[in-house]
Amino acid sequence: MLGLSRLRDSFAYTPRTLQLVWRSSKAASVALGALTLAAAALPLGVAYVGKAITDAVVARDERAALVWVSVELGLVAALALAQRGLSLTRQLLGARLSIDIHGMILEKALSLSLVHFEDPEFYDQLTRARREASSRPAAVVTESFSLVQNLITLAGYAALLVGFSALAVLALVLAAVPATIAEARFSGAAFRLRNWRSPEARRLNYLEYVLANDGHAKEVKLFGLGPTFLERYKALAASFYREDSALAVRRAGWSYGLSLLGTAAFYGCYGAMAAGAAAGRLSLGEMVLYVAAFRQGQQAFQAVLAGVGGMYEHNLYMSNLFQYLSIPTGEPPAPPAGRGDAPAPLSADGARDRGVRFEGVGYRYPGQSRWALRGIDLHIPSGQSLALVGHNGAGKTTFIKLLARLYEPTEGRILLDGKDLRAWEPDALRRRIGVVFQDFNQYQLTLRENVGLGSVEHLADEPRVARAVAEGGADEVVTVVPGGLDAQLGRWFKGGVELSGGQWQKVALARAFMREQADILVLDEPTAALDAEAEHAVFQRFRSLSKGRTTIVISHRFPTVRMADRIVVLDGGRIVEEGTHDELVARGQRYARMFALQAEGYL
Ligand SMILES: Nc1ncnc2c1ncn2[C@@H]1O[C@H](COP(=O)(O)OP(=O)(O)OP(=O)(O)O)[C@@H](O)[C@H]1O
Repeated sequence: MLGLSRLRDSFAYTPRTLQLVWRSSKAASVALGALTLAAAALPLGVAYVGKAITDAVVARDERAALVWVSVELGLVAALALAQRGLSLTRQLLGARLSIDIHGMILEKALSLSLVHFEDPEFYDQLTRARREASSRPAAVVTESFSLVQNLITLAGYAALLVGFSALAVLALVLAAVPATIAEARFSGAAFRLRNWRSPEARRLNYLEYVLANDGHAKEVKLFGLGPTFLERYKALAASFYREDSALAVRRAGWSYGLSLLGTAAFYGCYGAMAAGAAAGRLSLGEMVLYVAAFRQGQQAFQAVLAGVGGMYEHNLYMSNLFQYLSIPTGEPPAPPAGRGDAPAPLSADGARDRGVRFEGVGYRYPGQSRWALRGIDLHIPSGQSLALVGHNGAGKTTFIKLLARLYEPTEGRILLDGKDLRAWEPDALRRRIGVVFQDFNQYQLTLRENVGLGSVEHLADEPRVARAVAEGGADEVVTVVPGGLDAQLGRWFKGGVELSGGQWQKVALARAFMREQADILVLDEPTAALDAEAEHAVFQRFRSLSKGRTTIVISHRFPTVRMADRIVVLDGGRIVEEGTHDELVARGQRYARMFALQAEGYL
């Protein structure tokens, strides 16, 4: 049974959706309302005029017949205009809404933290929201307005039909109910099917991406992965097809079977009307009117019930969008007092506590039982250069991500200039820290933009871009690339120039140097593609340019590491040693062993 709760669910998100629509375009919303009313009322007029024409013909009143025919012509023309207008308004409103909602989805994505992006469930939610929600709001609008339109038309036909028999109205209503219930059930099933398999749908997208994307093409070809991935893609797509087609076939079968009920009801009433007219109980015009009223009333009623079913389906999809939009952003709470760039408070010893301080910091990735970092107590005084070393997976990148506030510590706290990172105003904090990660971005933009994006507000500041290029060691790239700073980089767009790995790294370093006001610079192995000599040169320049700034460098190369004022060795998420290169070598423990191995050429 299409119970009341199902009916209520069908409209649960309608008010919010209509609000979205209203905000998108008030003029189009009003036009839609007005045209809907016109499109609802005009068919009733046409049906009534049909009766008047028949009666005029039967009465052999030639003039009246011609007048009524021209009235009908006017009404039909007006109806066509209203319907065209409706479809145009829907189309324009749909396009507008799609842009606005995509914008909202992306804005929301920007406000979420890195943890969300690393969470597969979030991805499913994002995929679901993006997949259909941008077209659904337009459908909700269309559907709700058509519902109103059909209800008005239906009420009009029912009022006409009561003149013949109240039983006919009842037959009209009852015959359409089973088909509608079936329809609503099938749309619910289709929705659940899609939601349930959204992780699989993401896998399908992923396989498609790997097979048809420039970044993967090399390995896919060399390892001969194409047929394997294609096979998996086809198998997954085939299983989707099987599920979808089974549902579609069942849906079609039930719809046809149940629609026969409506046909039977119509012919039953048609028979009664024809008999009535033959026996002289109805005029010919009345018979024409009632038959039209029943047939079109039946269509309007089916449309109303299908509309309710449709609304149910759209609302299920809209719930995806609203759920996604209501994910808590994970942005920091407002600073408790003062602004984030306020001077540092006095520390216990009375000096201003300049620099970075980790106090009992631990971090566990969501859903993981193992701590990626634990018990980190460390003070990095302002202006110090620090190197982080440790085996793969020791927790070095996690340390940097915590410092950059990409994650919140699971326990403990991190202070910058004596103030908890959570109390810093995000923009002020961002201005203080410049980071180049090992997997930095290669923007498919111009070389100038690739550098300038390091400080977006200075994108057009030529001298600053030139300084950053020189400091990052990217001047060589500017000279060799045709078009220099204006060259389009990457292969995605026409005329793009692809850089070598090392050249991209120089561009990424230059980008970091755009942050002239940042006093904490972090390099997380961004030089892995450079040869040892080039890396050494980069770090020497980096050090001399970073005088007075706090620098944190992650590297597996000891000539680079030993340049730092202080070295911290991480192992299994804990600090196991710290000191200068000479101190650590003299201690003869883990660092010394790693150093000796590399010196012998084993590491
Ligand atoms: N997004 C993540 N989700 C879950 N676990 C993660 C995530 N990123 C890293 N880890 C885990 O946290 C631990 C520390 O990783 P981290 O990337 O900090 O190591 P690292 O020292 O930088 O390693 P490498 O030298 O290989 O870059 C590892 O065990 C890793 O498996």
